[in-house]
Amino acid sequence: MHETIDSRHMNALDLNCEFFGLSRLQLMENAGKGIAEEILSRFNHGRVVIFAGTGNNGGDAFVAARFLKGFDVEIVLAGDVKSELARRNLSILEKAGMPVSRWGSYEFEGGDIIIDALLGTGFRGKLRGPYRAIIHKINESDGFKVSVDVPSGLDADTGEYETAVRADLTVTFHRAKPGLLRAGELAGEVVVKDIGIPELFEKLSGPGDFKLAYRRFEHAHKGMHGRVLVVGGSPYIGAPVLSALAALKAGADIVTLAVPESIYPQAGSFSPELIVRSIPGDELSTENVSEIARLAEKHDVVVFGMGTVDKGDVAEEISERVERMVIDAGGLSPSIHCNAILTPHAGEFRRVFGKEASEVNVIDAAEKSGTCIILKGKRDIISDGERTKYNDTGNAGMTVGGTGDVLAGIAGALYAINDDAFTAACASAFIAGYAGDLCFEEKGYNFTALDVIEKLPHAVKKIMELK
Ligand SMILES: NC(=O)C1=CN([C@@H]2O[C@H](COP(=O)(O)OP(=O)(O)OC[C@H]3O[C@@H](n4cnc5c(N)ncnc54)[C@H](O)[C@@H]3O)[C@@H](O)[C@H]2O)[C@@H](O)CC1
Ligand SMILES: [K+]
Repeated sequence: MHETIDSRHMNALDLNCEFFGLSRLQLMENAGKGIAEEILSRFNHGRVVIFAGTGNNGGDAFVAARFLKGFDVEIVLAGDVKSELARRNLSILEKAGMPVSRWGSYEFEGGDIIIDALLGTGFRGKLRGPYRAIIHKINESDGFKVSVDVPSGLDADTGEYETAVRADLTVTFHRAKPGLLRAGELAGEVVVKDIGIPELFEKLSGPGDFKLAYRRFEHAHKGMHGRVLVVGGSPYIGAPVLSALAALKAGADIVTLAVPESIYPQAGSFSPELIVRSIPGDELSTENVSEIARLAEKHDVVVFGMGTVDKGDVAEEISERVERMVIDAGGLSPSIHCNAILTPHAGEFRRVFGKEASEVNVIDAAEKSGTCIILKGKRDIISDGERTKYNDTGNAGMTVGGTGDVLAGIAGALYAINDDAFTAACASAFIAGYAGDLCFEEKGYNFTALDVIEKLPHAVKKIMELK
């Protein structure tokens, strides 16, 4: 059975590749060469007709055309090519004198090999324009039909289709698409081509992971972008305040900060943007759990523990009463009963789980505790026991106090709008480090946790603008 990747995760991976320096143009080149290799291993001459759509699926076939030496190749376009990368490859073919025509003014007389590069993973909804007619023509002809990535008309994720190319061979890239496995005979023989994405890239968090987790609704009402309750403090005051501010700047609509009454006056005076609640007592205790659980009802997630010492028992009890938590610092505990993201650094990991902070131990601890763990370090390790990723953003300036509190707040904001803790955790680690990298660009190593918080909106904007 093929391992699969759906179109959202493929797009995320492709954005990450670009971020790590492996350009889409390189991936397209490898994809196109891969198609040609499969054809060359089966045929050595003949007439090839390429039917190309307007996106990158067509672009892959334009590359393939350059490698089909000894064949008569002609290209038929379904419409104006919109993808810049595909246009670039098409103009090379024009320059090289290959015949290019437009569907509508083209008389299809069949071919020995037909390359179906009309629609790939970008196909959505019902077929529009000339596609249905072209697909019927392809299916009526006798040539050997090669579909690029997926048979055009087939939904790459669900495998559903009304009208789709009946392929003899489908050449797909990096991994099979889930729809191919559900398409049965429609896809013909399925060959997965390596397009040169290093294995590590699949495990590294990048902008694609952030885009999977972050969302803004156009017609939003207050609260839709997340309601976060931050509970912490005493003896330390600044830590929970940093988490709360970070949650706001990471996009949460509503952030409530709850602290023991002993530090309430100071915590409350930090920022007019925060709603601050006072909890009875000098320090958080299990006696506060009912009140915290009651406050939590109006929030999507509780971020707990920053600025506290040895409050694992309080975290445990809260976790019996709420659905989602992010737990840091003094709140960390191995027995948490709700869905949670734990954010220890190496020392905290050793203290809480009694083991060295290594990748296998993080995976094991996540699995046994049923939580998602972000082990903070030069390379963050993120695992929910089943999936594991790394994050390399961030720099030596982030060793300054408070950046851990910032991460916890960001994780709260992103976990508030994502059901999947792992998706939220990978995105949080990435954007926290990326904001730190923007600080470094501007100020060198001597920046503070507040600087990182200030940079968060810019970091989010820059990443969301990446295409
Ligand atoms: N994501 C990646 O990492 C890679 C993608 N590659 C190729 O890129 C393809 C995806 O490219 P794109 O995202 O440009 O998408 P496609 O090329 O699959 O299709 C997008 C085009 O089709 C049009 N379209 C979408 N739905 C339609 C409908 N119902 N009726 C009519 N037209 C419709 C869109 O307006 C757009 O112009 C993949 O299938 C693969 O072939 C490869 O180059 C290798 C790397
Ligand atoms: K296709």
